[in-house]
Amino acid sequence: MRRDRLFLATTLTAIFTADLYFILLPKLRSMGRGSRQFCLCGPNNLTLPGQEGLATPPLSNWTSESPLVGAITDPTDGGSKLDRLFSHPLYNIQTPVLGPEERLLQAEQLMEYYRRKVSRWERHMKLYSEAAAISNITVTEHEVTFDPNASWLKFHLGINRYALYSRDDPTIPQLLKDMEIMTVVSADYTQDEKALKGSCDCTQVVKPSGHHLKLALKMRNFAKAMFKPMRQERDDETPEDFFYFIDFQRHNAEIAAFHLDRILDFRRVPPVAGRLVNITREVLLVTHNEDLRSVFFTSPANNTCFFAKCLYVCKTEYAVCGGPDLLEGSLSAYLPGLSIAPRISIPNPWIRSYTFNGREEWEVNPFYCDTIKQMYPYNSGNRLLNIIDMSIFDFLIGNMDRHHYEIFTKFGDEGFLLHLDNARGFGKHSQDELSILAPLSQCCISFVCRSTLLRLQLLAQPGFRLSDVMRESLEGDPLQPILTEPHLLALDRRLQKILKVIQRCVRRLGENEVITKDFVKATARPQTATDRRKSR
Ligand SMILES: Nc1ncnc2c1ncn2[C@@H]1O[C@H](COP(=O)(O)OP(=O)(O)OP(=O)(O)O)[C@@H](O)[C@H]1O
Ligand SMILES: [Mn+2]
Repeated sequence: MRRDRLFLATTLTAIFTADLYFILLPKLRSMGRGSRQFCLCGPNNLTLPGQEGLATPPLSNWTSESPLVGAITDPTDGGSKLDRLFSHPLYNIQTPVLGPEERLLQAEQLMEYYRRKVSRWERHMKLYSEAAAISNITVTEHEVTFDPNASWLKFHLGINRYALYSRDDPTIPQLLKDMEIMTVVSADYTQDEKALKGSCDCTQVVKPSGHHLKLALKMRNFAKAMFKPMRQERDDETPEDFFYFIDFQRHNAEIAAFHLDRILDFRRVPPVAGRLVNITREVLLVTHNEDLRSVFFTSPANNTCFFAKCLYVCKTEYAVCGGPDLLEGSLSAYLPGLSIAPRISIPNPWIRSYTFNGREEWEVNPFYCDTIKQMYPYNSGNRLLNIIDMSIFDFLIGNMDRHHYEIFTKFGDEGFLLHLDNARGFGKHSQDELSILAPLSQCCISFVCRSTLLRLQLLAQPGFRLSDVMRESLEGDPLQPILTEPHLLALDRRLQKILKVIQRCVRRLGENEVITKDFVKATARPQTATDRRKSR
């Protein structure tokens, strides 16, 4: 009997201590710090188009299907769910009119840069053709064109301090279409990869990297795209014994990540389109790089193949092969060059250990977020909110490889984070890696953007179901189907898990502690898809 009591007392003490350490203490700490700094999830003074109660919806009593975000939820109402989603008031929040300083580039500056590129290319081609003729090298020469209305130029001009593009910018669908068909005039290794091998113009590199097969393709009108070839079938799952850092890069993950980022309304992933690339005609025969030419070979089955000449996986058994020349790949539109739009690469505070046994501090310290919150640049502004948005995005795609993030230096600490390199997403549909959500779950005493939360809730409703709008969006890609059904359905399941984490935070600490308000007033009726089509 005595022993029973002793056991009960010990158990209760253990529970109380855990509660004190993990729940009460963090709460007291946050209260002790007094008034929380007011952070914005993006632009100040965002305006939500009018719909009664939308600007300040009640956050209590919310479930996966709560009518929090308006009553436009009829799932039987046929038609395009994606159109309906993009017509929803939450997707029509107006950003303030942009001043010149809020744009990444000015038109004259970009045109001048473009003109210089074209004349440098023409000089280079003249010298190269002479040299190639002497050495008996066959290169296909294509005429290049100077097109001041090219979609890639418009994309670059549209980049501003809030996002890479605006919601209904017709340039983006046009750029996607162009990337599918534009003539490739040259192919080369990317600059980060050249930097790793010690041969580059290092002013053009944010960070030496790249242990994977990827190439920079230049198009006839000087658009540039990063090509990542297909390495894996759609229904292959990453084997259980693979560490995330030796996992393949998946071209379809790059494509799907762009679509998801747009659906979440972050707009921090550059446009990505799928394309069947003829690796003989569009890579081997147009490259001017001897090194790249030397990694091509013909397989016993008579297919054209090439392999990565890199630090680790350099053997021919890791090659990719066309059938016999055609190979699927993702084309990610290049951002403006670093000489006109410098970026910096910053280690993710929730970086993982890239060793077999290593543990990072965030994995062992439940108060890690408290430390981060006091550190520059996470101690003010919207940086931490952006990190939390990024963790939500990465959890949905299952990406554990977010070691760094990049920002444009021009926008300083208030700039948005670029979500580049999503190729390690969508590896396992059957596993939800909750540790990716650590920034959200560990910082929940702090913030999640109200606009992010409302969009997530909207996408959990049947009328806008995330898997349905993703399926529809991805149908527009020439390599469709991009994701298998289990991967699409995993998005819905993961969304529920994110909402549960936020809900737990709200229950524990109250809405005001958890959710940052980032829009304030309502305006006129939201534009519908039909209105938008008319105004084009
Ligand atoms: N669309 C783009 N436009 C311009 N630069 C890009 C683009 N996508 C990627 N980059 C640059 O190329 C670098 C390498 O790209 P990415 O991370 O996709 O390749 P990686 O081989 O996975 O590299 P790592 O090994 O560092 O993860 C990025 O860090 C970024 O600076
Ligand atoms: Mn990578």
